[in-house]
Amino acid sequence: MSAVIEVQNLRKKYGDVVAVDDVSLTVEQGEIFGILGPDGAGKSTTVECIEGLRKRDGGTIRVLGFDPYAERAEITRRLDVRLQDGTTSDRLQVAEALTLYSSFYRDPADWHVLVDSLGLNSGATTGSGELSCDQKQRLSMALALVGNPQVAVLDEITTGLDPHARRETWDTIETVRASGVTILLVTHLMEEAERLCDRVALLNKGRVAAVDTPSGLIQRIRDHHRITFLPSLPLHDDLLTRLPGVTGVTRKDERVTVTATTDVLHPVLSELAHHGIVPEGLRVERVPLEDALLALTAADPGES
Ligand SMILES: Nc1ncnc2c1ncn2[C@@H]1O[C@H](COP(=O)(O)OP(=O)(O)OP(=O)(O)O)[C@@H](O)[C@H]1O
Repeated sequence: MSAVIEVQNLRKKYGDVVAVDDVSLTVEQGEIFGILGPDGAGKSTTVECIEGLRKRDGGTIRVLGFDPYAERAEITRRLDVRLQDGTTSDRLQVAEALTLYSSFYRDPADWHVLVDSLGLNSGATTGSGELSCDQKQRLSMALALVGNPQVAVLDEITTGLDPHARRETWDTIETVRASGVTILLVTHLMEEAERLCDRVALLNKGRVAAVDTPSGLIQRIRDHHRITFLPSLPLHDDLLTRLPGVTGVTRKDERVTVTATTDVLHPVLSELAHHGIVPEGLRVERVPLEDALLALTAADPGES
């Protein structure tokens, strides 16, 4: 794999506000790379600098070997054109909008094929303003892809979609990646990051708190093993807290949750059996990505 996006020590200020303090990350060819983080972490500023839309104050950025700000023309030909709400006249029909966008490029994709693969056929003669929310997202995607980009930057693309339309958009994003496009995805949705991203960068206060696969981030949490059950008999916590690896036993509505640094399923089950306790409704749970991110952002940026 080769690096498509390389960011080194990126810094960007707005007046006195340091939006991005020191961000370094590398996105490899063909990856779906997520950028996650709390509000104001610097996600949008980072991707806008990567797209060449904002001038950075420090650091270096290379996208496909080009400086996105200084060599904007080179980047525009290789990066998708992002469609913000209202950029296309609502009166343009889908087919008209795609024909117009195709004319911006020397070597555009065949938009008829895009319309087919994105399931926009039924709406080709519909005015953009009359499309449903998910059809608008499909059009947005088609307009972004008509220039045959090598890299697509998707910033909160599924925000505001209902769950069904969101899942369809995820399928589309996977189809786009399968065609060889490298994708940089900014999202607030943990489910989206887990479903789509090969790796994610967790930003916090303008810095990178961690870069890893979604499951790698979860494994960074010390207590990432969890078992829950309803004990058939009263249970003393110390039966379980004394087992190696167990870090805590909590209860909610009689249901017991055991947290541990390692897989403690077998020792917990044998301890319960030894005391004649049946663990009803036993579940082995994964720590949600959201909990992992909260724990990682609670640590000082750069320390995790
Ligand atoms: N145009 C601007 N002028 C002044 N400050 C800005 C501007 N854009 C962003 N900021 C500030 O820079 C910081 C980072 O903002 P940015 O939008 O990059 O973060 P974000 O992680 O994308 O946040 P969100 O998830 O809320 O969109 C925030 O403190 C924000 O208030």
